[in-house]
Amino acid sequence: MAELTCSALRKAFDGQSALDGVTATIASGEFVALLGPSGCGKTTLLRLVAGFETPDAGSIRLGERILAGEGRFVAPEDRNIGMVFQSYALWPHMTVAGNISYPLEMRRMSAQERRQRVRQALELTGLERFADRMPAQLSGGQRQRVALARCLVAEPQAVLLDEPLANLDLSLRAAMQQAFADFHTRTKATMLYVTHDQTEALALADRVAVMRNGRICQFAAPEELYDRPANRFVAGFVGDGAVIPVQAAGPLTALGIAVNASGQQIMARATSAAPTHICIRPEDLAIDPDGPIPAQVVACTYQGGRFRLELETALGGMIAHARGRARSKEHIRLRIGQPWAFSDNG
Ligand SMILES: Nc1ncnc2c1ncn2[C@@H]1O[C@H](COP(=O)(O)OP(=O)(O)OP(=O)(O)O)[C@@H](O)[C@H]1O
Repeated sequence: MAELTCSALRKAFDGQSALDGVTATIASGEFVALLGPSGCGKTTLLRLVAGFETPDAGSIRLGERILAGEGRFVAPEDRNIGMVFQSYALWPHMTVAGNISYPLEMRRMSAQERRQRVRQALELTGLERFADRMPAQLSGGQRQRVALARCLVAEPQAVLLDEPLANLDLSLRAAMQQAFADFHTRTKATMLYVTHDQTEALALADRVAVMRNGRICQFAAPEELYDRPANRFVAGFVGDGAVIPVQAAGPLTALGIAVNASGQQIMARATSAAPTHICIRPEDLAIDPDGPIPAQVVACTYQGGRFRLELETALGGMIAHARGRARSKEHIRLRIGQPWAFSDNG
């Protein structure tokens, strides 16, 4: 496995920028998710790393090798990178074992070594029982595991996954997420995983790169994105974050900082002495009849074990969790815990 580095990558299509200077290093063995809204450049970045597109500027390295940029371009088949797509792209006329063995036959590997590698890949993906089945006799999740096994046998230095679970139903997605996590733990493959499903990104990845308009706007561990978003976009996009403008109302201390939001004084966690916004997560809100902030319920939905309340307040819209059901238009009161304050003048 090897470290993957993108430096100042740019790509435009018909004069429209799709990637606008992406710099990121993915450590050897790290599992990184690319997360962002439709059209933000996730697939373009993956295709540049795979070698299906050439960058307009910048470079890509895998370990010691330059794959693209600095006057070089390594063809996709010579990059030693595996790919798993949303559509499984299996050979329909070959058995599971045949599909997995095919890339090795192309490399003219001996039959004995091929058999051994195929057996290992079947074991890693829990497909031993299905070796002799045809793809049409498998479920979607099983087909995706065959695609993963086929990518694995070639022992790539890095694996790229483009929305691999998008075609699967909800319960299968959860099972496959676990299969990917197990696969990563066992192989320690360097993995770059594109998704627009944030639950999936936060659950699976060591770090998540949140993209917007062809740029990475925060690249951090899932818990850091959630607890300490760096800007308004990440605060609002990841989790149910309410983003509210504030002014500092005191000095930054070890306990945090007092901020003023539309006349309300709130104590916030911060590293900035001049925050411009706070991000209020549902966990930062308590429903309390003596709370200082009046709110009106806009919508209430059951989420298994709790209710999700969409609220309107003088500070703006917020999401809270409640034990009991609330009526639409009901008036309640809130107490805010310690939200995260950050500076974003963009
Ligand atoms: N081959 C192409 N020709 C022209 N424009 C393209 C091409 N590929 C991508 N684009 C444009 O580049 C931008 C980034 O697209 P990209 O597919 O990378 O986004 P994405 O984040 O993967 O979106 P999604 O989540 O919808 O798949 C979009 O505006 C898209 O229309």
